[in-house]
Order: sequence, then C-alpha cells, then structure tokens
Amino acid sequence: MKDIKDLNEFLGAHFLYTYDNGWKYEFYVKNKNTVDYRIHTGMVGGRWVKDQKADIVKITDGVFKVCWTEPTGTDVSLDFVPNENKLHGVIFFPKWVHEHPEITVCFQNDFIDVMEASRVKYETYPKYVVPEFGKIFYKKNEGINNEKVISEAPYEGMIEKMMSQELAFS
Ligand SMILES: C=Cc1ccc(O)c(O)c1
Repeated sequence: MKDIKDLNEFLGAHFLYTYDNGWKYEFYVKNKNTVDYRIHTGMVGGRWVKDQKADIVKITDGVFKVCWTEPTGTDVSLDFVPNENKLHGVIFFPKWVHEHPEITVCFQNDFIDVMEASRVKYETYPKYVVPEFGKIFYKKNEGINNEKVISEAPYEGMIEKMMSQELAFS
C-alpha cells in the first residue's frame, strides 16, 4: 500500500497488527460504514465478525478513526496512522466479556442471539478498558466489499501462511 491521505484511499484497507500487549488483530475496512475483523490472539483470540457497522472518518491527512458498539456491549475506538504503520486502539469490554471471554469466541454473525442474551444475563460494570498502541505489519488495499478478505475462522499458523502466500505472489 502506498502512502494514503484521504478517506477514499482508506476504504478497502486490510491490516494485520500487533498491539503492545501482544494481541494480534486483523481488520478490513469493507466500505464507508462497515468493517470485518478477525482476532488471532489475545483475550478473545479466535473471534471473528463480518459486516459490523462502524463510524469511519478522516481526522486529518493520513489519520483515520473507526468506532463502533457491538452486540456484546463492547465498544471499540481505533485510530489508524497507516503511513507510519501504527494505530491506537481502545476496547471497552463489559465486565461479563472479561469474565467469560469464551462466550464471544465464535463467528459472531451466527450467534447474535447469544451475545444479546449474555449482555442481559451478566454484568456490564465496571468495564475493562484496554488502551493500546499497535504496530501494523501488513497492509494492502483489497478494494471495497471484498468478501474474500475475511472469510474463514482464524487458526494457529494462519498469519504465517498469509504472509508466505503474499511473498510468493509479490
Ligand atoms: C473488539 C473488536 C476489535 C477489532 C479490532 C481491533 O483492533 C480491536 O482493538 C478490537
């Protein structure tokens, strides 16, 4: 991906990054109000989501904010600085996700009813807030509404496989 400046260049971006706490995430900016993501490692490693509605804006040249609230009650705010291969993310987990992360480790789209029932059944407060810087180690524009970018569950070795395929095709 070349250096980008405007929102239209951010749409379609596909990123892999590692937060400073070691958590590895994959993120696809599917279109102007939708994201897909996969969580490779961390408290909810194994979770993946398609078609999450989000607010996506340009803050200034080359700096973009993406934020949303999830069916679990988790709120997320991400600031991407792709030209510097970095981001800052804040995840606001409800108490229940911190205490029962395994309930959310699934393809969420097939379990929206479980997420909504859990957020009613279990406690929300105090929230578990995780603010972290992260380093982007892969970035590519895949075009908008590309269903192939995030299309299967994360598994051990997936990132290494993706990176080796990328090298082979570059
Ligand atoms: C909880 C979802 C999510 C997705 C992508 C990220 O980078 C996050 O920090 C959280």
